[in-house]
Amino acid sequence: MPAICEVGSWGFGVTSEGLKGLKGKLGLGIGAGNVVRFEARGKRNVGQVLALERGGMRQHVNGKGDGSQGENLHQISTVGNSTNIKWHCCSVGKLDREGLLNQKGCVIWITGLSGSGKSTLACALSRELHSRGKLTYVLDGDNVRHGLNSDLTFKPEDRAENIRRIGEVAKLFSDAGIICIASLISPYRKDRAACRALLPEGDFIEVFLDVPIHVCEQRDPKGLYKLARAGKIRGFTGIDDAYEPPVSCEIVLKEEGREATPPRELAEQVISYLYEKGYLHAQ
Ligand SMILES: Nc1ncnc2c1ncn2[C@@H]1O[C@H](COP(=O)(O)OS(=O)(=O)O)[C@@H](OP(=O)(O)O)[C@H]1O
Ligand SMILES: Nc1ncnc2c1ncn2[C@@H]1O[C@H](COP(=O)(O)OP(=O)(O)O)[C@@H](O)[C@H]1O
Repeated sequence: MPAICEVGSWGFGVTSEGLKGLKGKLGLGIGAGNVVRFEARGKRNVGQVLALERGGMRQHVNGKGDGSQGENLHQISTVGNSTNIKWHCCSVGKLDREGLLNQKGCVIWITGLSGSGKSTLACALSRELHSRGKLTYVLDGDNVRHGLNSDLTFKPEDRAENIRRIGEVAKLFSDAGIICIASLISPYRKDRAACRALLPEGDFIEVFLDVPIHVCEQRDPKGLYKLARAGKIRGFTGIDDAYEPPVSCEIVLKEEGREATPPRELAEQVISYLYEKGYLHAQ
């Protein structure tokens, strides 16, 4: 599938399959005998096709994971343990919602040790973006474990499930056009990678709060490190359970020297990134 087409009131697009005459930013086009519905993102007249639907198939051009075969929108299918299910399409799409909000939906995934400042940064970021008129929602690991994930423990397989569910919820928020801020330890690389793979390229912004464990332990606002050191909490991240730092991620906020960087300044670094990458405006 090609990635580029022109869009306009009557745009023009050519795909490897000869599809032509794509209409509108999000609309119907006719090409090679097929009716095509497409979502495109880009500058005024040249857009990148995000998804094409034709003949009941949705193909994500830019997304990961489900691009090659496409999702059959009309056929009954099986996904995981869900049998006989069928995707239902809605004429109001992500781009429409982003247009209303004048921003682009994405996921800011804050990872780090307990006490590294994830929740503080998430809230500071939400506050700063809110004051700029941007709609955010914070998914905090601790908070989500009070409800949706209250059935899960801190065993590795439960942490994986915790992260998977939050990744899926974050994907929905992002699709809603919201800047979703997920702050959870998410200690294992493969779980974070799986959440990244749920989203189109660029929309998963991993932020590593790189704070040494001795600093986190000194802070210990909930007294959990003390309990873990005393053997009263088993499998505590950084003590007797692994934390796998990102090998490469979008943003590293490193705690260096004696003076900690104020949360607001850390939030501004993330906002600069969002601004540069165009997430603070719609198309
Ligand atoms: N064993 C163990 N290890 C780590 N953390 C523990 C543990 N038991 C309870 N807590 C508290 O739970 C908070 C982390 O929850 P998360 O959902 O972010 O963790 S994870 O992503 O599933 O690993 C974490 O909150 P934060 O300090 O905000 O990170 C702790 O308060
Ligand atoms: N940038 C920062 N500089 C100094 N102290 C911080 C900073 N961010 C958070 N803290 C403090 O560190 C402690 C842990 O912060 P918190 O946001 O709860 O971390 P986490 O969510 O990663 O467990 C709190 O007492 C908080 O006030």
